[in-house]
Amino acid sequence: MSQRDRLARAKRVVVKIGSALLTNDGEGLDLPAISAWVNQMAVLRQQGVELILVSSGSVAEGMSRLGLVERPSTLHELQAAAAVGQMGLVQAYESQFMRHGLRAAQILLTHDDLSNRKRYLNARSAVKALLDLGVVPIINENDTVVTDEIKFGDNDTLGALVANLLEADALVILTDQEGLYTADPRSNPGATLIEEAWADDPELAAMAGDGGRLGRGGMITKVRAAGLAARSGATTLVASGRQPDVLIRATSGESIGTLFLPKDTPWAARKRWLAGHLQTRGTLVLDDGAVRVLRDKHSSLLSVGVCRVTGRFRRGDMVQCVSEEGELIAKGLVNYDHEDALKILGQPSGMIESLLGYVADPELINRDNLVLV
Ligand SMILES: Nc1ncnc2c1ncn2[C@@H]1O[C@H](COP(=O)(O)OP(=O)(O)O)[C@@H](O)[C@H]1O
Ligand SMILES: N[C@@H](CCC(=O)OP(=O)(O)O)C(=O)O
Repeated sequence: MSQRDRLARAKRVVVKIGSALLTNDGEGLDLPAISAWVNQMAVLRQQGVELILVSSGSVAEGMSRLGLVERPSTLHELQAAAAVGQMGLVQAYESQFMRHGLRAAQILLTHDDLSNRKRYLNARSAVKALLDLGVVPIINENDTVVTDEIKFGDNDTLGALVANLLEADALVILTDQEGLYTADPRSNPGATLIEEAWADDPELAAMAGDGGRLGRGGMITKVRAAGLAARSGATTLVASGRQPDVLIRATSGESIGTLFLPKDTPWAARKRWLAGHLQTRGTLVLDDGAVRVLRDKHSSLLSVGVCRVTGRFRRGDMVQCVSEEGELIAKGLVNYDHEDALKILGQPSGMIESLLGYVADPELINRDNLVLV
């Protein structure tokens, strides 16, 4: 099997589009280009591929709208430009997706949203809900509230973390070069394109340089993003967004751009990640029926199957699940904190709303967040 088939088989794909491409070299958004990428994404949606778009361009579009020639140097000016530009960015995407009868949603994230476990679960559930509704989430960094310490800084990293968040099969990074070259082709005309590499190959970083006038990260952040995405089993493609039908061709298995290969599948990587959460904050005691469905059917854990709760934990913490005899069955990220878990234990999911006044999730632990031991 060709490694390119990984993209052809991908069911959930994060597409990242960088500033260098989107903004027509500083002359505002390249609307015909946006229209062409959205056409391709609409074809992929029709083929049943779930798509998440990570798009840069707010600062560059804000600069154009405000008549700024130089990228602002102070944080608050950058934030102002991003706030102005984000309007144009999402309007452009929304109107293009609407031509295909597709809905889009705007999500602005900070580093904190993905490193805090409660917010991580919230972000994950919200994006998954959008995907279930057939909506295309359009994600950018929440530039208005970030400080230097909590900045992703470049959207390549954000794209990789979103691929981690959702265990995407693939991350496709579209940029203004054909892929990763042996050296920056802007200053090394003899550089050659790397077609395929292991995402964790330490030699790649030495080839990759920084970015152009509008983008921030350059190729080095794309190489790092590929390494990060591989941790949750995603394959990364870096390719030129100027190639006609690049998304369709790449997901048909055509050899285009640079492919960065992971060593794990998304499923195996997630289970390993979960298993690595050594510290558990509490214990759920399961009845025999719940033990059986977890083991035999790999089902989610519902509150109805839990007979006791011990420990103090918050939503998103790792807890252990044991049988009534005290045998360790599984570990997982719990959807309710211990006070609420106590109120709903032994109760069917349909009762959660009347008992708590809200429903965070219908399960106590979702099967994706559960690892059998
Ligand atoms: N080894 C390399 N191969 C390809 N491009 C490179 C390399 N090193 C540095 N670059 C530069 O990275 C730039 C793309 O990064 P960037 O400007 O941040 O774009 P984007 O906004 O799409 O993220 C290219 O224009 C290219 O000049
Ligand atoms: N979030 C900001 C900056 C992100 C950015 O420029 O990233 P990139 O184009 O990937 O190097 C924006 O949308 O302009």
